[in-house]
Amino acid sequence: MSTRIAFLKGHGTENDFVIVPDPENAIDLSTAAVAALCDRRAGIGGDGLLHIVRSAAHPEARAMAAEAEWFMDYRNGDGSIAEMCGNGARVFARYLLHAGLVPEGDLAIATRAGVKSVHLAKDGDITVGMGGARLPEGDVTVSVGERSWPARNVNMGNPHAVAFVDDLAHAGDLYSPPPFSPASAYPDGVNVEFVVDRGPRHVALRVHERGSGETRSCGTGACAVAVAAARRDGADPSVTGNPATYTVDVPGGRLVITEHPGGEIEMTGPAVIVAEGEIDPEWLENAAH
Ligand SMILES: N[C@@H](CCC[C@H](N)C(=O)O)C(=O)O
Repeated sequence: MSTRIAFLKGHGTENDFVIVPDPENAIDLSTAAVAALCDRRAGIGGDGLLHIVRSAAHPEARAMAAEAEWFMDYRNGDGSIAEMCGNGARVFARYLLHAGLVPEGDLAIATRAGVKSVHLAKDGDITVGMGGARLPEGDVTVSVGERSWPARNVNMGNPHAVAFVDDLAHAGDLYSPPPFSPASAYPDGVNVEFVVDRGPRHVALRVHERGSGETRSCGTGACAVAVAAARRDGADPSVTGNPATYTVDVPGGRLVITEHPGGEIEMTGPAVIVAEGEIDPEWLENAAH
C-alpha cells in the first residue's frame, strides 16, 4: 500500500497555496505533479505550492540549515521554481506554528533568496523581514493593448516590473503575461505590477505573476511597489534617513510595507490555514509523469 501524503490549503491576502509537509524531502514533486496539484479543476487548486522541508534534507538549503531549520521550497502554479514568495513566507510560518513545529516569536526560514526572519504570533498578522530590494538599471516598457507605460525594475529576490497607471482597469484581463520591451529585459520572466494611488503613501495594485497568472495578491510584488513608490515620491529611506511605510491594497486584502534606511524591508499581513486533507498517492504518481 502506498504511503499517505498529507496536504493543507492556506492563503495570505487570497494568494493561495497547496501546502505539502515533507520534512525529509521524500516526495517526488516534479513540475507536472505541482501543476496537477495547483490545477483548480482537476487538482486541489492554488496559485502556488509550499513544499515544507527541513533545510538539512534539501540540497538547495543545506548550507542554511545552521541558521534556519525549515526550507520554503516554493513553486509557482505551473510547477516552475521561484526564488521567493512573500505571501508564501507568512503562510509557511503559519503552518509551522499550526503544526507545533515552532513556537510563537521570532523565526528564521530558509528560502532560495536566502534566510528571512519572521515574527510570528498565534493570532493576527505576521511580519516578514524580506531583506533589501535591488533596483537594476534599464528602461523597460510594459504594454496592454494600445497603452504602454514605463516600468521600474525592482528585484526582491525575484524580478518585478512596476508600472504606475491611471486606472487598474487599464491592465486588461491579465490572462497572459503583459508584453514588455526590450524583450531581453527579463530572460527568466517577470512579475508585473500595475499600480494606482489611493492617498498619501497608500497605493493599490493588480499583478500578473510569472508562472501563476493574475493572482489576488503578491507579497514580493507589494514590496517592489512600495520601493518604486518611495523613489517616485522622494521618500527613498536611504536618502531621507527615515523609514517609508506604504499601505498596499491588493484585490485580496491589504499589506503594510516598511522600508528602513539600512535597506531592510518588512512586510506585514495575514496568513490563514483553511483546510487539511490527504492526497491520493496513485493520483499523484500518475500526475507526476
Ligand atoms: N506570490 C508570491 C510570488 C511568487 C513567485 C512569483 N510568481 C515569481 O515567479 O517570481 C509573493 O507573494 O511574493
